[in-house]
Amino acid sequence: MQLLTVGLLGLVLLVAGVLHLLKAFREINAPQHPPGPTQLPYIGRIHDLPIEFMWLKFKEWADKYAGSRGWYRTEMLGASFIIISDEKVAEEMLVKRAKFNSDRPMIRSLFDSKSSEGSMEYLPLMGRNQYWARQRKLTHSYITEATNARYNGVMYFEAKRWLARLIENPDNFQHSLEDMASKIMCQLTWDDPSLSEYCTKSAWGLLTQMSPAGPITNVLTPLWHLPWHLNPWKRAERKRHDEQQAWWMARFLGVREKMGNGEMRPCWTRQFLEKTSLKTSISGDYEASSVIGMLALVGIFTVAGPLSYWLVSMVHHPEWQAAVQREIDEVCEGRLPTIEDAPKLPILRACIKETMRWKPNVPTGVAHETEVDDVYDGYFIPKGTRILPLDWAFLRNPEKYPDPDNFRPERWLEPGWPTYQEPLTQFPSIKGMTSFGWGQRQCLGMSLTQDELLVACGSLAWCFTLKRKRDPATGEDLPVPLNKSNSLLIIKPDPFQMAFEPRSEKRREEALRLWAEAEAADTKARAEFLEAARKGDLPQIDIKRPSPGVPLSVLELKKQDVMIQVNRVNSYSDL
Ligand code: HEM
Repeated sequence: MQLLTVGLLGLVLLVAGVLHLLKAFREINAPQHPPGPTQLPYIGRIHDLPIEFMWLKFKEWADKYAGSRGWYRTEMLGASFIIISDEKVAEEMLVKRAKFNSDRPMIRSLFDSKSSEGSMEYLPLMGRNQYWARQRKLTHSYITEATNARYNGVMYFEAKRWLARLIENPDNFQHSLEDMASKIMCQLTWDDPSLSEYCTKSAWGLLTQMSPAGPITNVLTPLWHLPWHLNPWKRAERKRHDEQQAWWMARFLGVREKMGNGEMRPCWTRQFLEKTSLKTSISGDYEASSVIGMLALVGIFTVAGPLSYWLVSMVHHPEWQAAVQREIDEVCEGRLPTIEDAPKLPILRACIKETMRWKPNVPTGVAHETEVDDVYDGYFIPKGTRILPLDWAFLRNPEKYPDPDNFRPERWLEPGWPTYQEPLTQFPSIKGMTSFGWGQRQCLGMSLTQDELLVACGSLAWCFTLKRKRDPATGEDLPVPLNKSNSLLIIKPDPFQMAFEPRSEKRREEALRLWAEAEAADTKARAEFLEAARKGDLPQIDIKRPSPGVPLSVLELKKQDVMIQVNRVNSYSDL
């Protein structure tokens, strides 16, 4: 009898469960929802969305469900997504409606990624709040000023170092490539290229932590809430975060100390302490060290992507490599190309732009989040929906980019292609590409990227012919894979081997000589500056309003999940 009761009860529960799931299934797939793949209750489509190369699946769904509408909807563990596959829709949703579609989704495996609790750390990930507004303003003005000052020659200096390193140790090219990008950012930020190794490591640490392909807690988000002692993900993030913040702060305080002795050459941190701190609403040392540190970090893995894919493009397309070399030889008459040469180098610019189109390094795009309920295209879009502008789909649109899967720089150079634009002294330009995002959140590093790629790719073409490497054992060329990469938010090719063949013995010697001269001049300039500072020959640096007291100790915050720091930071405005 008892057994029968239990059995009946079980059956009732089972039927109720099935009915509940059926109801939930009908609701989540009701016709009033925007079109998209069929959703399962609670999990949405998480089960068949691969973490690896996620953008390919999003594009496959776009081809199936978006149609001429140019967008579709999907869900993941209760979070609603709109995936945009047509540029026009991105323009309408993210530019015209930027006022309420420019927030960011929370990233589960970071503490307070949106800075809603005042952590003030990662500008690109912040919600559309006061910290984002003031940090965006500061970042924009620093990058613009540096661009106008041609980065004080830092890019030329680092490009020369890179050529010499490639001659001396070509097999280490993936490391030296990223290190070049990092040294440029470390010089601009702290006038110290020796910081590049750590800065790069710390950049990848953050990128991994924020990517869906990073810690499992970014996908299976409930795991993040396990208690501290059972939670390796939270403990690891606490360590990573604290180390990074402490390092940024140490750099910031180091610059201030040197400024106190008159021994600090110009850089963004000095600029902040000397000038900006007077007029900005940045709250104090903690926020300043973070916005400046983040700026250094974001310029590394971003630029390294197209630069790595440049190698792939050139190895696979020797005819275009030869065209770039011819153009540089004619225009620069034997010297290294400079940013001033850009108007006369359309083939170089076309190959750079085509590399970025062919192998976009942020293929899923960066998500925005809606701040209000809205109706778009006749469909209700609830507040909190994540909008993903799928760059992979934009750049593979066959109407705009015929033969989209192939590397065709002529699409930017020859009339008759939909993307051709005159004058060729100005176009093609990578500025404004869909890869840099949309509206109020559009990338702030477009000109820096454009200039750095021109200098670095141009210098490579001046010095080397890029080729496949011959395997000494078999005598066969080693493959340079086209489609192997990591799957982080910002991607780069998996390690591969290739050869950097100096274009002539004379070029090789010249590249080494140019680096030796540049290095000697830099060492001398630094020594003379220090000497003058010690003798008191330089004008006293005015640290206008240093923030007093002990800087915020990240160690104090060790075990807190959310760091409410804004009140703890010594504020400039308190002085
Ligand atoms: C190939 C190079 C780069 C690509 C493809 C790229 C792409 C992007 C994308 C897709 C976004 C988000 C846009 C959106 O949400 O709509 C972004 C934001 C941002 N980028 Fe870049 N970026 C690159 C280089 C750089 C560089 C060199 C810097 C600075 C040194 C930089 C600084 C920023 C900043 C500060 C933001 C945040 C803007 C905000 O949230 O308001 N980027 N970038």
